[in-house]
Parts: sequence; structure tokens; C-alpha cells
Amino acid sequence: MEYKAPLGVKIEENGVIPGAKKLVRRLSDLKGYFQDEEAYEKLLRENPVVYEVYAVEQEEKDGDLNFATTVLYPGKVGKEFFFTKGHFHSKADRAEIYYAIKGRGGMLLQTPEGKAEWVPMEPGTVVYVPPYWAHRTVNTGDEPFIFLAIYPADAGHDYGSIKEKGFAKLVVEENGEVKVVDNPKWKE
Ligand SMILES: O=P(O)(O)OC[C@H]1O[C@](O)(CO)[C@@H](O)[C@@H]1O
Ligand SMILES: [Fe+2]
Repeated sequence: MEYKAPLGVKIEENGVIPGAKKLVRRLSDLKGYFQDEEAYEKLLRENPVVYEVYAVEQEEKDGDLNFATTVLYPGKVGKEFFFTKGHFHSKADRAEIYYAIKGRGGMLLQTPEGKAEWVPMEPGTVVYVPPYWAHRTVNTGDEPFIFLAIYPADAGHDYGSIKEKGFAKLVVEENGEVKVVDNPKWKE
């Protein structure tokens, strides 16, 4: 039997995991995701980084675990706060754990039938993403929102239906307050 080597790694203050695979998502990678297309096109001239992911991933095998930090930058497109794309797992019954490290935000979760839930997150919050729920994180603050995700190595990402239909709820700023409102364009 060949055993893998254990690994201990310290997450840096800025959310970076040394030696991890880095993925950068800019606004241009999120075309079609935000409600306000005019505000999107305007901000696209700057094409800001919306989030970075630092992932330590294993082979896609049953029983193993991946982990990744995400640094989700503060910002808005129109009224809507910056968010991650959001996904179901390709193996839809795979669960996931998130742990908030820095900043402020929350998670939108949604069943395949379109039942949406909002879970606020601040440093120290643990979120359990049950099997079958799509999940997207949102930065509602004015500093980077940094969190750790731990997920089965064979979970995979299924972006399809979220990219097409979005979430049933939006997280917006209204009169200086964070509001979770119904998505007027939501189609079941
Ligand atoms: O894959 P998305 O929806 O862009 O969100 C990125 C985050 O979600 C994960 O895929 C985990 O669910 C991580 O790799 C990362 O923390
Ligand atoms: Fe996930």
C-alpha cells in the first residue's frame, strides 16, 4: 500500500495558501451573471478581479478531500454585491463545509426545485452545505471576504443551471442596507 504524505499548511493573512493552485475570476468571466447589464458593461472597462481561489486538490476519488480558500473582493454591479459563480456538485449528493476567516458576507443556497436560503457569514462562521444544494458566496462588506471550503475530491462543479437561471434570490444594497430580495428574472 502506497500512502499519501500528510500536509499541514498555514493560510496567509491575505487568504493565500502557499503552494496551492491559483484561479482568478475577473468580471469578464461572470458575463450574464449580474442583473444590471448596463452597470456590468460600464465596470467591464476596468474588468476588476472579483475573486481568487487557492485550491489544494486531489485526484477525483471517492473518500478523499479537497480544500480551497477564496478571496472574494468587495464591490457591486449596480446594486448587487460581488459573488462567486455558484454551482451544484457534479456528483450532486456531495456535501461541503465552509469556514469564514475574514470580512463579511454570506452564502446563498438553493435546491434543484428553486428553494433559496441565505446564511450570513462572519469570521468564525461554519456553514454546512447539505447534499444537492447549489451554493454561492457573496461579499456584503467593504474588505475582502476570505473563507475556506472543504469538499469531497470527487464532488466536481456543475455550473450549468446556475449560469442559465441564476438564484431565486439576489443580495443587494438598498439605502445603505444589505437586503436579500426575490430575483425578478428568476424562472423555475
Ligand atoms: O466554483 P465557484 O462557484 O466559482 O466558487 C469558488 C469556490 O467554490 C469552490 O468551488 C468550493 O465549492 C471552491 O473551489 C471555491 O472556494
Ligand atoms: Fe462546492
